[in-house]
Amino acid sequence: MDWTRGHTIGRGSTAAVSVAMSRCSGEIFAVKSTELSRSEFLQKEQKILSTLNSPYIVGYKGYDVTRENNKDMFNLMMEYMPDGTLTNQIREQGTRTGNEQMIRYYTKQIVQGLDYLHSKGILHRDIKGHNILLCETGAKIADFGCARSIDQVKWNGGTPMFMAPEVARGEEQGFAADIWALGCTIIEMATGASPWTDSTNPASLLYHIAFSGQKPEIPGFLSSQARDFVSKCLRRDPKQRWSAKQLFKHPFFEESNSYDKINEEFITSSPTSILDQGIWSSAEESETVDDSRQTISSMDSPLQRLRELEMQSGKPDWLQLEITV
Ligand SMILES: Nc1ncnc2c1ncn2[C@@H]1O[C@H](COP(=O)(O)OP(=O)(O)OP(=O)(O)O)[C@@H](O)[C@H]1O
Repeated sequence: MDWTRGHTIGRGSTAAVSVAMSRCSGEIFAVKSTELSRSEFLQKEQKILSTLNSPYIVGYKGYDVTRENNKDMFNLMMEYMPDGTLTNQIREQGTRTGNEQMIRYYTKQIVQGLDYLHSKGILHRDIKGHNILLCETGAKIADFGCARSIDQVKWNGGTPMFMAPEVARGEEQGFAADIWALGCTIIEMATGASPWTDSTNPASLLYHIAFSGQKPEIPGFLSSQARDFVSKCLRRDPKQRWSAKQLFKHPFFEESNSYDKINEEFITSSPTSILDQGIWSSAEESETVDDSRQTISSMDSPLQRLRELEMQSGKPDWLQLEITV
């Protein structure tokens, strides 16, 4: 596809994401790019995303390699999601007791996305508000940088704050770990805060998740059905946790959920047209990618690996830190 790069709309630890436009059709899409020589993670993401097709997963549009500013760039093209991340949406809207309708609406879509992924044997391994993107039809799961096929998971990965107890202990990482992370994400939606609020550093947080026997606190202001739903996600024993398929039938979703009502009330930040924003003027800007994500490919547990990371680079940004192999 012949396309033009627009301005940067997001930066992760491994790649920069820009808006882009097809020169032939004028179609707008998002492109996640990094230098070809450092594109191992992005290529893994591309391979997984290319096998997926669901209204609840960010759409795959192809990949290519371009030469920009004397560098070969690997580009993953995706559906453009104009309304940003769920985390940003929560921050913009603020939290309030009345937001359960929004929680139900987005949660239902994330559950459908997870059910689809799991039915294809794929673990996302990094479900959190930051990796749920929004558009006019609601929420879609994005960022497959940590995702793996169930038969290829050699070791555990993810973000400590959203990590299931069995993952923190370095045991199996199955579909149930995504469900735990979903429970944490619902708490994030309800409170606007992290699911674990009293931990001060990642190693003690992981230790706490792994061995304390505790769970994140489920907000008391949620309805009993919502609290029951979250409790089914946050069972410490992964075998007792409900699957995405079971959760989809939970009474929490029984109440009808009008998209128009939700959209009017909660999605207010969408630009009228991204072409109005003058984005194409910056198309020639060079994008420097924050490539500070550090990965350790040893067979250590997440806790051991975290200690290695801390020793190598001082304290990482542990709220967002991903541990990947
Ligand atoms: N398809 C998209 N449409 C619109 N914005 C996007 C899209 N994909 C990513 N973004 C933006 O770019 C940001 C970074 O993307 P992404 O999380 O996929 O990168 P990453 O390098 O894997 O980041 P992380 O370090 O969080 O894993 C997102 O938080 C979001 O703001």
